[in-house]
Amino acid sequence: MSEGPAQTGDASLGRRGLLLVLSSPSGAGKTTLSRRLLDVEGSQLSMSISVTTRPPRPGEVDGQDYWFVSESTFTEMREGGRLLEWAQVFGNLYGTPRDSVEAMLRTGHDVLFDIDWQGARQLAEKIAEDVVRVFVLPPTAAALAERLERRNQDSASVVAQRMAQAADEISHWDEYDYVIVNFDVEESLAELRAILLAERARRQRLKGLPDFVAKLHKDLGKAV
Ligand SMILES: Nc1nc2c(ncn2[C@@H]2O[C@H](COP(=O)(O)OP(=O)(O)O)[C@@H](O)[C@H]2O)c(=O)[nH]1
Ligand SMILES: Nc1ncnc2c1ncn2[C@@H]1O[C@H](COP(=O)(O)OP(=O)(O)O)[C@@H](O)[C@H]1O
Repeated sequence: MSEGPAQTGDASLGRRGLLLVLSSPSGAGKTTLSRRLLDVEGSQLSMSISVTTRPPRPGEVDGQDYWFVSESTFTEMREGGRLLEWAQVFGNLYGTPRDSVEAMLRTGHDVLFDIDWQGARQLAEKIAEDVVRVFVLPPTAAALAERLERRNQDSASVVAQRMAQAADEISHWDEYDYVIVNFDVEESLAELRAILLAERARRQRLKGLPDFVAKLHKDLGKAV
């Protein structure tokens, strides 16, 4: 767990939780980076687990990677207002359950999202000031193809479909606050951590700051 002074300070200043959104073309590395970031951030950062109608890949666990649901369950959730955002990607439906995210934010936790540009846009429209959007780019087209193939969890036709969609996803890069070119996982992770650290220190997120400064003023007055 990261226990730097900024976080200790945050706690006493009553910081609001932020929504850290990672998007990228499929295969650029956002799942890898999300897992690493969650590992190093510990309880400060929680993952939003999406619901999806996509079938699980080998090794994927229900409730951990996604909540794997039927189309009728998804529609029921969407129509019942239980999704904060949703989108159709590669012919499957994906959505963010509202309750779990709101509960995490209420308790001051930051929440990490691995969602596409459509979802990022919806979140930014709804909760503008607490959303931080990061777009992950592959270093080259060849590297993207190689990563998709090496992951080896999708059929050749699914890999081809994802490559074909990459240009479309990438065309939304300028709707994001930050862009990371994922040459190297360790370097990209360091960049992500720096973004998170800086965003946590933003003045408008620190609810208790006016009281803190007022007290400081008062105490300074006494000291002279
Ligand atoms: N809008 C939205 N997109 C999602 C959600 N969950 C996953 N996605 C996106 O759906 C796309 C496909 O995800 P997935 O099938 O796991 O393949 P991946 O590209 O290897 O991550 C990725 O761009 C994800 O970021 C969600 O809840 N909402
Ligand atoms: N910087 C990197 N250099 C080399 N391989 C990487 C890098 N980042 C991720 N990968 C590999 O690329 C593949 C796709 O990564 P993944 O995180 O599943 O992408 P996404 O979630 O964006 O679809 C995985 O096999 C992963 O280990």
